Amino acid sequence: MTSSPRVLLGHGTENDFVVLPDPDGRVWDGDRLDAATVRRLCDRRAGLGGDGVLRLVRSAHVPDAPAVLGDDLAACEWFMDHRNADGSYAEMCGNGIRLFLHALVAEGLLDRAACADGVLVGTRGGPRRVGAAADGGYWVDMGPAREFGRGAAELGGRSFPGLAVSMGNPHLASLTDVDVDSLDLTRAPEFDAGLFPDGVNVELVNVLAPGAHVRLRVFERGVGETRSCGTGACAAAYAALRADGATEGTVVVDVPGGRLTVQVTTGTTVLSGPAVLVATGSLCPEWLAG
Ligand SMILES: N[C@@H](CCC[C@H](N)C(=O)O)C(=O)O
Repeated sequence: MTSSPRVLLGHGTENDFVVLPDPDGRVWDGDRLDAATVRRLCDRRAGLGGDGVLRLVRSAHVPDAPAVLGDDLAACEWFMDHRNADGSYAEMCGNGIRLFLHALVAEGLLDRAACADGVLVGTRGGPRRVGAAADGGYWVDMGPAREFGRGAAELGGRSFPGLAVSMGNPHLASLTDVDVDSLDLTRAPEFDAGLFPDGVNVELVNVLAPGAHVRLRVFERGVGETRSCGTGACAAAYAALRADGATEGTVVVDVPGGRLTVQVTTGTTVLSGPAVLVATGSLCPEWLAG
């Protein structure tokens, strides 16, 4: 391991990440990026601060890539090794994967012009196609939203019923008339562990225009309240369309950190939005050793 590993900071609609370039898996191999190190990196006072960590690594150097990618392993040169701020793994991250591609381009590991039609990136939820958009942002084909029941989140003594939706990772998307800005999300919502045995990301959603425009706040599994969630935006868009009696459509999703667009079709879901790099540098060996 180099003594001062390279690091970038960036965000997608203010869902922010510590990005660790490690193309050949030599910087953060073995258990160097263990849960405790992820927590230290994401600490907003004693570390760099972030909702999670993204390691830029080739799939060939990720021990669990063959199991999660199967026959698609060879087609996915790159793997988004994502961690939540608490050190846990998540299957998928919609804001993170746009930043992942942006960082690969910024690091000179991919040519942006060659990404217009998208490149296949490995994730623990399977392969996802991510591309550079003409407006300077990025799009990602997230795969179909998969509904798996109805549940409710309990928050501040109130019940928020909603749709259980998988975007690779689990979501409860609750459309509500309660102004989401009035909610206290400093504490985790309670949920039905039978429906969500691996935990859940909870989206509280106000519909601004039926089937076309929503705004949301989100409490993420493994993180807490975040300023945005790409997979959560997809789950919310799907729930909003279903409530409008539709299975297809384009929904603008306003999050505290900006705006995302979600296009839902019967076969898939395409998420579009920005990715921003804020800083590049290196980790101090003394801090890492501490
Ligand atoms: N912020 C992400 C989702 C990150 C993973 C999530 N916390 C989970 O544990 O499923 C996004 O943009 O999708």
